[in-house]
Amino acid sequence: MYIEINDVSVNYDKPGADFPALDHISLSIDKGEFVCLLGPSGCGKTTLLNAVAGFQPISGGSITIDGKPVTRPDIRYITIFQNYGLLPWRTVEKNVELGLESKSVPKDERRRIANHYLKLVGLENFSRHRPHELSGGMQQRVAIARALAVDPSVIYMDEPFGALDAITRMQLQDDTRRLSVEEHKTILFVTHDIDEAVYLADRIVILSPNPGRIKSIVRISMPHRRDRTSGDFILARDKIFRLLNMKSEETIEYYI
Ligand SMILES: Nc1ncnc2c1ncn2[C@@H]1O[C@H](COP(=O)(O)OP(=O)(O)OP(=O)(O)O)[C@@H](O)[C@H]1O
Repeated sequence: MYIEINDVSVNYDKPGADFPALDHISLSIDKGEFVCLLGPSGCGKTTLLNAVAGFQPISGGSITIDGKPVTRPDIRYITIFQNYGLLPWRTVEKNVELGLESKSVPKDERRRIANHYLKLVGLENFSRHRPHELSGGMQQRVAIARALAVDPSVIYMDEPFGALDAITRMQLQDDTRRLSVEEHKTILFVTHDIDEAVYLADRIVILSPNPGRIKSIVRISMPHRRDRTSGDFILARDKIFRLLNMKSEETIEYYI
C-alpha cells in the first residue's frame, strides 16, 4: 500500500487531562485512490489529515508514504485549504507558478506549466487577474491549478469547497473527480458532506468522536462519471447516512 497509517494516536493537551483526538487509527491507502474522511464535527478528520500531511506530530503509531516515515510536510505532497491561500499581490499565473519557483523551474517552463493547469481548470483567460478580482470558486480553482502544477503524488484537501455556494461546489467536485482520474493523483479529502463524499470517493472512511476512531469504511464502486440522481448514488448516500447514526463502534468494511 502507498500510504500506511498504522495504529496512530494523537493526544492534545486540554485542561485536566490529555484529550485523545485520534485513538489507534489504522488505514492503508492505494496509489491513485480517492479517500474521503467523513464524520461529525470534532471526530478528528483534520487532525488525521494533518498528521498524514506532516503538519501534526503523532503521539503513537506510525505513518509512512511509499515506505518512508512522515516527519514533516513534503513538497511532493500538497495541501489545499478552505481559504485558498493565494497571495493577493500576485497575478493568477504568478500564484500558480509559486511552487515551481521553489523547485527552481526556469521562467518560460514555469509559465508554460502554469498556463497548462489554468486551462485545465478553465481559467486560461484570467491569468493576468489578481485573486480579489475572482469569485471564491475561481480562487479555489487557482489553488487547485497551483497544487497540480508541482505534480504532487498526493493531494490533501481539507473541506476545500466549504465556503462555496452549492452550484459552484458541484462544479468543483466535477473538476476534482475528473482531475483525480486523469492525473492519477492520490487524494485524501476531508468533508462533513455525505453527498460530496459519495460523489468523489473510492472509499469513505467514517470517523466517530470522543475519542476519534474509525467507525466504518465504505467502498463506493460506482463508475468514474457519477450521476447524483441515480439509484446507486441514492442507495450509497442512504447507507452512509444510516452508518453515521449507528451506535456500534465496530470497524466494518462495506461494498456498494
Ligand atoms: N490544537 C488543538 N488543541 C487542543 N484540542 C484540539 C486541537 N485541535 C483539535 N482539537 C480537538 O481535537 C478534536 C478533533 O479536532 P479536529 O479539528 O481534528 O476534528 P474535525 O473532525 O476536523 O472537526 P471539524 O469538522 O469541526 O473541522 C476536537 O475535539 C478538537 O476540539
